[in-house]
Amino acid sequence: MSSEAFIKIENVTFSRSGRTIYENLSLDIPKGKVVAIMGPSGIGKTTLLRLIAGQLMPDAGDVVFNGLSIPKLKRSQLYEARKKMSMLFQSGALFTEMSVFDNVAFPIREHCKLPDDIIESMVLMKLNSVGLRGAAHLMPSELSGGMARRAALARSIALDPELIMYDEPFVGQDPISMGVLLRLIRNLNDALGLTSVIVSHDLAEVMSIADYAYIIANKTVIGAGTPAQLAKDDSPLVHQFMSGEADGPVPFHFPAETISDCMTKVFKSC
Ligand SMILES: Nc1ncnc2c1ncn2[C@@H]1O[C@H](COP(=O)(O)OP(=O)(O)OP(=O)(O)O)[C@@H](O)[C@H]1O
Repeated sequence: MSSEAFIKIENVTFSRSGRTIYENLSLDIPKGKVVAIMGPSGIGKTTLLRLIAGQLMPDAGDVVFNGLSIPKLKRSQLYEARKKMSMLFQSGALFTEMSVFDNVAFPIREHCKLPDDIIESMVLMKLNSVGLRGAAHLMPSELSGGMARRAALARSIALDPELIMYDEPFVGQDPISMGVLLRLIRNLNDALGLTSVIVSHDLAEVMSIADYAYIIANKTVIGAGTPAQLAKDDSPLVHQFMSGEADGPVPFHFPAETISDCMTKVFKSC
C-alpha cells in the first residue's frame, strides 16, 4: 500500500481462553483512508479493534498506532493515545437520561475545561455535521434508530479524534438510514482528515465507501486490496467470502466427530 501507515499490526498472535484468535497477523491501515475489516462471524474482528485501542494486548507481535507501540505504552501514555481514537459500537449507547446536546457535550466537558458558549458552538457544529442540529434538545427515546446512530457519531467526533473505529455501524438500519450513515462516514473521514476502520458484515455497502479492505479468516489475513481488486480475486477463500457461499474452504460445520462415529457410540451405550 502506498500511503503512510497510521496503524501497523505486526505479526500479532493473540489467544483468549486457550483459543488462538490470531497467529502472526500483519496488516497496515493507511492514514486518511476508509478501511474495511471483514470476515466470518466470531473470527476476531472486534478483537482486532480492541487490540488497536489497547483494551487487549497481544501475546506476541506489535500494534503500532501513529508511531507508538501500544503494548509498550505506560498507562498515562495509553490514555493520551486513546484520546486520538474513537470507537463507535452498533448499540451507539447514548446516555438515555441526557438530551442529544448533553450526550455530545459529555466528552468535551469530561476532557476539556472550556466556557459554556464555546462548548455550545462545538456541540452544535458536530450535530450540524451529522444533520441533527435541530434535534439537539431531544432525548434519545425521541430519536429514530438512524438518528440515534448519527447522534452517537456526533459524540464520537466531539473530541476531534484522528482515528474512528466502527463496529457494525449499520446493524438494524433501513436502507435509507444506511445510505445516510455510509455517506456520513465517508464525508466525515474526508472533511475532518480522519482515518476510519469499519468492521461490518454488510459487504456491498461497506465496499461502496472503502478505499481498502482486509478479509480475515483462519487466524490471519486471507485477502486484501481495493474493493475492485478483491472482487476479481480468485483465491478460493476470498471468493467464498465475496460471493457469500455457505460452504467452501471455510466449512459450514463446526468441527465434530463423524455422524457414524457418533451413532456407534450411541448404540454401544444402549
Ligand atoms: N471476553 C471474552 N472471553 C473469551 N473469549 C472471547 C471474549 N470475547 C470474545 N471472545 C472470543 O473471541 C473470538 C473473537 O470474537 P470477536 O467478537 O472479536 O469476533 P468477531 O469477528 O467480531 O465476531 P462477530 O462478527 O460475530 O461480531 C470469538 O470466538 C469469541 O468467542
